[in-house]
Amino acid sequence: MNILLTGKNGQVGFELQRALAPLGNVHAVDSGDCDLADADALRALIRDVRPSLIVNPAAYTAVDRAETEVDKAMAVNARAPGIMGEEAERLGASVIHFSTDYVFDGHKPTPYTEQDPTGPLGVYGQSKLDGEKDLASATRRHLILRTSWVVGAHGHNFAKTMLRLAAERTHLNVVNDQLGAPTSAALLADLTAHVVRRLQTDGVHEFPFGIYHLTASGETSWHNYACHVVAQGLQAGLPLKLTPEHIRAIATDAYPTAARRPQNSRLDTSQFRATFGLRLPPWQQGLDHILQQIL
Ligand SMILES: NC(=O)C1=CN([C@@H]2O[C@H](COP(=O)(O)OP(=O)(O)OC[C@H]3O[C@@H](n4cnc5c(N)ncnc54)[C@H](OP(=O)(O)O)[C@@H]3O)[C@@H](O)[C@H]2O)C=CC1
Ligand SMILES: Cc1cn([C@H]2C[C@H](O)[C@@H](COP(=O)(O)OP(=O)(O)O[C@H]3O[C@@H](C)C(=O)[C@@H](O)[C@H]3O)O2)c(=O)[nH]c1=O
Ligand SMILES: [Mg+2]
Repeated sequence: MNILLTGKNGQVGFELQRALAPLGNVHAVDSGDCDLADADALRALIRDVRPSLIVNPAAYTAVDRAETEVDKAMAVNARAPGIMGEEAERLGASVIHFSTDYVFDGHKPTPYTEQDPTGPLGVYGQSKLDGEKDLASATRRHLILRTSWVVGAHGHNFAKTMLRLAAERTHLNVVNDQLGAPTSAALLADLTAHVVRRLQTDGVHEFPFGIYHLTASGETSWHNYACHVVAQGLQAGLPLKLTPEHIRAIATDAYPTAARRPQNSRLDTSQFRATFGLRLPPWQQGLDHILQQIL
């Protein structure tokens, strides 16, 4: 199987290089090889590689900056997935794409299912939602995996930000009224590989394409997540300037940001688990594995 993998140096893309390797001939690219905002370059790449599967973890992920870099966020997150869908349709190929909890407004009191109405609060969420829709309308052979709060050993994420700030400051304020599930990039990559294997055995006529919610199990707040990371850092002997007791739990209103975030980022993963027969480990398991690697 010829697989085209985008965003090979992103958190998820980096892990996918490893996880997809046994499943086919992986042609992995980064933004230097092809700027996804350049529609002609993207079409040319796909026509050149002629993949039977496109796996697209590349995205514009700077949530606050997207509020002012609207065109760029839209080109990468909304238009590129649509083009991938069109080209895949011509080739008879399939597309595995990643999306986000930020397509929801976060007002629902319980975890979001795939059937719930979307309502993004910012440009990033809107661009990701547009990408889902453009991909899905271009080809039936799409698998969209909506995940949340991605954390990996390779790349930028909230856990690394907390370790950096804890080495510099004696106090921190972190919001405790936004809930979600930190999800490890390695877990996402491994689950994607299982799904690709299923695609290979089912074939494109039988494979259950569509949108699925996919996160680690359990839930937490950004505040509790920060405390967990700092506690692990201290246990590993890092010279931090603060302990979890110095991380103050604050409300979202007390931490103004350019983009609004959903209060409820929890995703109901029962559809994925039932369809693919896979279990999703608790968020702490993936996070602690990463912390062991970086500490
Ligand atoms: N990070 C998170 O918390 C979450 C992420 N997601 C989604 O999961 C997926 C993977 O996210 P994650 O691995 O964290 O993302 P990262 O931000 O770690 O990586 C994104 C990758 O996309 C590439 N990219 C960005 N712009 C372009 C461009 N114009 N042309 C080509 N490549 C580009 C970047 O390449 P380069 O470095 O070369 O610029 C980078 O390697 C994305 O779809 C994201 O929306 C969903 C929920 C949470
Ligand atoms: C750095 C910092 C952040 N925060 C808050 C801001 C925000 O509400 C929350 C998380 O901040 P971040 O900016 O790191 O996270 P953010 O970039 O919003 O993370 C999101 O990224 C995109 C790509 C996704 O798809 C989402 O699932 C989600 O992971 O923590 C604090 O309260 N105190 C702090 O010191
Ligand atoms: Mg961020």
